[in-house]
Amino acid sequence: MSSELPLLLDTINFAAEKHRHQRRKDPDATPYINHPIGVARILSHEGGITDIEVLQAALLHDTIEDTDTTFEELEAMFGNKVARIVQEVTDDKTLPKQERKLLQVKHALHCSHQAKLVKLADKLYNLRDLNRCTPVGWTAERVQEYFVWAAQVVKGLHGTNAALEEKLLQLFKEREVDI
Ligand SMILES: Nc1nc2c(ncn2[C@@H]2O[C@H](COP(=O)(O)OP(=O)(O)O)[C@@H](OP(=O)(O)OP(=O)(O)O)[C@H]2O)c(=O)[nH]1
Repeated sequence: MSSELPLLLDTINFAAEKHRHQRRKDPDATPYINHPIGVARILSHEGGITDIEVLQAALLHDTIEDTDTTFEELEAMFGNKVARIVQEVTDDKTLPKQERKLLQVKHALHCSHQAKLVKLADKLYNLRDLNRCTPVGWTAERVQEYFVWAAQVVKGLHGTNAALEEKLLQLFKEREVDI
């Protein structure tokens, strides 16, 4: 067995424990952990990514933002590189939503290649999820606004991974969203 497999299982286990009380916003209230696992799977199966640090960061990408996990905790458990990628894709939830969304568009241009990969897969997962079903309480307009905003973020990630970008472009085309 590759030495990377136990590490990947440790990472999944850590993320699952951290997100154990959280659910997605879909009508079925899907366990939240399905999202980070799905993002890592997109990177591996659709993006062709084998970089273990990127796959680990994908599994952990919402732990600092949405749970009590700290950067120092991730660094101690999984090392500085993984913790830094997670930090790069972490929104500051204390900021007003509009500002937070604008910062994502700005930061997309300047983050590391590894963080850009996680961002692309995160957006691809969330947009597919919106096509699958509408989160509870969301209007059709809010869904469309998310597509428009996501296109601005994805524009800043251009040149990161052709396969993932092509799939995102197709989703924007279907919604008639310019990018
Ligand atoms: N499509 C979809 N999204 C869901 C669902 N449940 C939770 N989410 C999360 O909701 C966020 C998008 O909702 P918004 O209202 O725009 O943002 P907010 O929750 O952060 O305020 C995304 O998180 P985020 O960390 O803010 O990601 P992103 O906006 O940075 O991509 C997404 O992962 C679901 O069932 N479907």
